[in-house]
Amino acid sequence: MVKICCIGAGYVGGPTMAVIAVKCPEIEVAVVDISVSRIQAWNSEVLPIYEPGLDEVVKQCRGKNLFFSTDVERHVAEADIVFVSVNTPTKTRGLGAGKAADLTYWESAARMIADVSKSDKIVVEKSTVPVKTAEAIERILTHNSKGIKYQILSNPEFLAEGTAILDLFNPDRVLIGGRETSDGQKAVEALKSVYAHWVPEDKILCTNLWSAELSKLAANAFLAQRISSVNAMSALCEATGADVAQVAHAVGTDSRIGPKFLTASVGFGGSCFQKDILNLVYICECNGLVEVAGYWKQVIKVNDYQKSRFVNRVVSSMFNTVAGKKVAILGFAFKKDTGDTRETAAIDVCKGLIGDKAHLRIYDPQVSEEQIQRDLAMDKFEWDHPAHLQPAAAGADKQVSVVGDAYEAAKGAHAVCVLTEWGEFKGLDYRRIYEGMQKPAFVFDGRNVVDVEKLREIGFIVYSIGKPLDPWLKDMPAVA
Ligand SMILES: NC(=O)C1=CN([C@@H]2O[C@H](COP(=O)(O)OP(=O)(O)OC[C@H]3O[C@@H](n4cnc5c(N)ncnc54)[C@H](O)[C@@H]3O)[C@@H](O)[C@H]2O)C=CC1
Ligand SMILES: O=C(O)[C@H]1O[C@H](OP(=O)(O)OP(=O)(O)OC[C@H]2O[C@@H](n3ccc(=O)[nH]c3=O)[C@H](O)[C@@H]2O)[C@H](O)[C@@H](O)[C@@H]1O
Repeated sequence: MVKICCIGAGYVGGPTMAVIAVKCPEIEVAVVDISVSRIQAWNSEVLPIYEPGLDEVVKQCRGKNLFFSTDVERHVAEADIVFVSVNTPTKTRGLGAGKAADLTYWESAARMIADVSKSDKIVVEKSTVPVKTAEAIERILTHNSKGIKYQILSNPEFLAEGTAILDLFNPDRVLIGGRETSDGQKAVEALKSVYAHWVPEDKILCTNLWSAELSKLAANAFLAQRISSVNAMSALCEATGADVAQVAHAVGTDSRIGPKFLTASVGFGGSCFQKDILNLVYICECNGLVEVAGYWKQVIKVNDYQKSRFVNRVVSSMFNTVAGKKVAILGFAFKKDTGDTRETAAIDVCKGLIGDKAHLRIYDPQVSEEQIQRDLAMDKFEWDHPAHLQPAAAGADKQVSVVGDAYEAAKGAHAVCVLTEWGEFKGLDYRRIYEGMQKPAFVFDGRNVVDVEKLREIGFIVYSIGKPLDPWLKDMPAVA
């Protein structure tokens, strides 16, 4: 029986390995982690991450050919193929701070593999890493090899949260990069045969190692660049009376451009876009490509601009001060259908409003109060470390309360901000919300989910990203 071990039981390791286990019943899959609480949760009724369809997949194979364990060394030693899906945060100190990837966890995983291995292994980079990481890993493993042979493959993951199971069942492509030697190609074939259980051959792309590593960073940079492009247009739409949804539709019907990923928003979030682009910028700078680095850096700058533009809109619309005012925040996750808050635009928006002394009442259907308070207390990039290495939860911010539904959040509020596109926010009884609010009552929609005309009829002053401005807002430009 082929044995697979995955180091790192996170948003990628957990779902990816569960899908391999369910599609390949003859392969034994162990997912291991240094976080005891995470492994306990994977073995419990309440999984550590919320992802549609994940529970069913895990229940089908857990205890049969899928195991979650903290016995990292044993499972690594027994495996034929070791996936490494650990955190690759942005460095906060030293050389490359604020841009370069911190490979501490990757390196310690590689050293542990070298320490415990007693048989030849294929080591698969599943984490997103800087191009040429495979070479560094190869050196660590071969210098400590005790005669054991390792082949390093790059197999970046393209799943998106909220649709992870669908993406894994039916990927646009699976990418495998390996050494162009006969042993390297044998390893590529071995991994290909795992995916071939359910992925059509023509969707399994095989490249050299560096192309695979760089393609992952490039794909995320291209995706984020589309969002920053449409968000940059949203500012111009507000200034000119154009409607960003109409512009995006007209642009996206050009088959060369395509309709996806053109939804204007309060800014992209998530654990990877910013981190991976910063990493790309750093690699460009290290290679002396200053103009190329500047080009990609701009994607992040526009995203930061979009978030602060939103905060400025809220404050300037409400007589240039939100001090002591109650603001309801609907949605805290970085997108719908996930409880993940990593780099969510909501953090920067809430911090901006708190900075202007607002009192926030936050509701998100999937994010706990503890998580929200932690996020608002944490410094940039601190979140991307294993849970037990993160700073202890600070005391609750007195300007912030977290409540159990949208109506409670909006009760007595001066304004409502929609920051995540949860379906339930479309169907709320906005008349009821209006009646319970202070007047004038404002809605600031960072996701274009509300029916603007209907809300204006009710009496709200409505701001919607990239839409023709409410007369109230016209004389109050929100420039960062
Ligand atoms: N979250 C996403 O949607 C995607 C993430 N990625 C990449 O995948 C990698 C992992 O991301 P996530 O799963 O989101 O991170 P995560 O933080 O959810 O999971 C990483 C896990 O690795 C564990 N870990 C760290 N060092 C370890 C070690 N030495 N031994 C055992 N366990 C260790 C941590 O405790 C943690 O549970 C990152 O490089 C990320 O950029 C790639 C595609 C999608
Ligand atoms: O490397 C990763 O981590 C993953 O990053 C993204 O996936 P994810 O961050 O989970 O979610 P997305 O659907 O890409 O959304 C990212 C952010 O962009 C925002 N977004 C997305 C699309 C859009 O049109 N407009 C927009 O503002 C979302 O609301 C969200 O805040 C990529 O889509 C995945 O392919 C990749 O594997």
